[in-house]
Amino acid sequence: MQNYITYGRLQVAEQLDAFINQHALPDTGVSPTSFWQGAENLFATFIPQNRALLEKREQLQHKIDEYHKAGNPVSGQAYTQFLKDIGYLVEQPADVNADTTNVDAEIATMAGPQLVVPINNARYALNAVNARWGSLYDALYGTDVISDEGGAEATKGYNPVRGAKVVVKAKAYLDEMLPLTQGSHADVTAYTIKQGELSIQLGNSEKSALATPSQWLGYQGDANAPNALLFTHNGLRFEIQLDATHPIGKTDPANVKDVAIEAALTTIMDCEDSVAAVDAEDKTLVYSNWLGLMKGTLSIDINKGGKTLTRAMHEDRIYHSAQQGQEVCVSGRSLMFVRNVGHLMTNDAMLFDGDEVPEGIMDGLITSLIAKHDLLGNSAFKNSREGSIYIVKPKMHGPEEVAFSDALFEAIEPIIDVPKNTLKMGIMDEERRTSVNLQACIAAAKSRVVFINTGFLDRTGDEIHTSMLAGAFADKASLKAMPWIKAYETANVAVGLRCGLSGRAQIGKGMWPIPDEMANMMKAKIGHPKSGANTAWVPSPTAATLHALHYHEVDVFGIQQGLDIAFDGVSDILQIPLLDSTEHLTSDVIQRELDNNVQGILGYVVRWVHQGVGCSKVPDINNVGLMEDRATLRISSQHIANWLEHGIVTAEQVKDSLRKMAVLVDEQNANDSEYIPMAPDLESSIGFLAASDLIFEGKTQPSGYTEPLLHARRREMKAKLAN
Ligand SMILES: CC(=O)SCCNC(=O)CCNC(=O)[C@H](O)C(C)(C)COP(=O)(O)OP(=O)(O)OC[C@H]1O[C@@H](n2cnc3c(N)ncnc32)[C@H](O)[C@@H]1OP(=O)(O)O
Ligand SMILES: O=CC(=O)O
Ligand SMILES: [Mg+2]
Repeated sequence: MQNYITYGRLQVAEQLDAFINQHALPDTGVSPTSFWQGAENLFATFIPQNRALLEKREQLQHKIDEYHKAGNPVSGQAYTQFLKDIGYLVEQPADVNADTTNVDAEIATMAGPQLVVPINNARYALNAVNARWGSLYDALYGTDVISDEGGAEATKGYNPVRGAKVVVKAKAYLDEMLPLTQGSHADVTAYTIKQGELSIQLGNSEKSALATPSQWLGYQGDANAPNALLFTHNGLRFEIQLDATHPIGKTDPANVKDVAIEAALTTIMDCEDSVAAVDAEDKTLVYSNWLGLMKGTLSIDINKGGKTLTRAMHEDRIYHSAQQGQEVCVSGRSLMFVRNVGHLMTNDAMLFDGDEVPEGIMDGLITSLIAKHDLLGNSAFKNSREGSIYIVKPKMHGPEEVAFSDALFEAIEPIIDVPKNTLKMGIMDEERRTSVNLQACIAAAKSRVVFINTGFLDRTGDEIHTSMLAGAFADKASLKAMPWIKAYETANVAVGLRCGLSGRAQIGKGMWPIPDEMANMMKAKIGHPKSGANTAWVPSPTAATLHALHYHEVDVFGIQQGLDIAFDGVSDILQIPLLDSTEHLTSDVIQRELDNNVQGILGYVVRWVHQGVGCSKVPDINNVGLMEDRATLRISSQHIANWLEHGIVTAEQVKDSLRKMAVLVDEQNANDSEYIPMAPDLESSIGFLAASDLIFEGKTQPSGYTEPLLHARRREMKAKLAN
């Protein structure tokens, strides 16, 4: 039984109330009385608007369903006109100029990776904030970017053959990032500082030099024997680290022990699709980790390799200047955004007039309040040096919903007593109604927008759900190769550029969802900077370190100059990726697609519902570990729902697949001591039932979202575990 503290029409769960009053509010300059009064007014104003927006989603979906049921054209002029008539496609305002101010350089003028991390996992969240810098040697050694060939397998201890390959590759990267007038970094026998100048000695006793001397920014240690040399390239910094006593350094001709590179420029601390937070207890953990990050106090003892270490936030990196001037200071931490939840869900951590409050309003208020600690300098570290609070708003459908968030932020600012437009907004372009109206969406938050990001995973789920009744969709792999997605990705960059985001905000690309396939990532993800995006999502610090290399290879801001910013693409975006009616899917292909989807759903959902894990690496049918979160779940569940709707698969077939895959998923988790198996009594496994619901009730879920069913089943599970 949840106890609440009452503030007028607002009730706050005891645990959350204690957290806010005792930990979040003190030292913010906001009195509890004015805060709770402001909160009550905020909910009174915004709850009705929030409900009306959700109602509009349903009305539009209903009209679209009726249109398809009547057998109307699924493409072309008639379809486009229909979308205009119902207000799905709106007139785009001309000449939108974003005018956001006080944006940190990591967002506005730099180009590099963006890491995403579940905020309720303190161990990972700390790792993420520290992923601003990564070891290139470790990232290469630990991944398949270095092949096993020639005896270079990753063995239990250090494998010198693999190590040698790492050094060769890293030095080849250095040759690109830091060209020499002659020779290669592989030939260097000494990097020294002589009379304030960088001196580079080659093995053949010749000297070399930097082709662009201004790349050298500074050094650490004694000028006579520096232990780190700092350089810059394409706006990113990196260090050559020197140590003659280090096991690697002492075997290197120039005593190079590593190359440290600036990696995750920004990190999204995620309260949304990678976390399972269903009640006051969970939300309090989410908010208290955010508070720890904003106050710089978050730390955790971890056990690694049999040793207990304390993980805490890293200091800035300070260097002697190469110009003999002031010292050079580079942030040691990734600049943090916080991703709030969207407009859909409610949560009983607070009640208003006795009803659960919209979770997005609660997140907006509390995460902003907490971030005020950063603005006031209540931390040993600085997040935003420009005095901004960066909030990612996911899953907004069209400009009205963006305008709602903009108004919400404007109403939160006086409650926490910060200037107007302190709260910045990252707009996820991940719902179809946002993609086709993106210019109007940016206009609706033009003084706050700090990014637009193509969240192609949710976007794919919405693609399927919106046109559920238009016909059967292509299989998942084919969906990614059809015209709509390319047009969506290209248009997002073009719209961002013509709305003036370059130099002011990020134009971002989506997640690499195969965390262990780094060699493939290195081939594929260079496409993101090449498309003109100055950031793209990565799932781990290692991926951030490797993806950073792409921004050394590609000068994003140069690319942006040459792009066709008039590109519109809406007619292609509106091409629904249906199965070609002439295409015949064999029963094997169908079964494989079904089993693969079911395996992913079960593998993810059972850990979500039984253990409260919001993001997991789940093996697919080929045993490739895929990052699964609520957005990938949305795709898989909507895809099966669509195939059920159009008779590609039968309910019995789906049930068979669920039963078969449940056994496999249990086996895959056999080594996890916390895991609660689904078999043998599947019908009483709450996780199994959640997975079935997501498929069989997928058609009627709002926008195909998975949250309502997941939350309900997780709460059921928590109640069961508590008894
Ligand atoms: C559609 C969307 O919304 S995408 C956005 C949501 N997705 C995400 O946020 C993905 C975040 N990534 C993750 O949660 C994880 O990387 C997973 C679940 C995919 C894989 O996790 P695991 O199986 O535990 O990874 P693995 O065993 O390879 O690596 C674990 C190590 O990497 C670190 N790590 C992995 N991912 C991250 C991350 N995102 N941030 C920081 N550190 C991370 C862990 O801290 C751990 O290191 P440690 O032992 O020093 O603490
Ligand atoms: O949030 C990201 C997505 O792809 O969805
Ligand atoms: Mg998403």
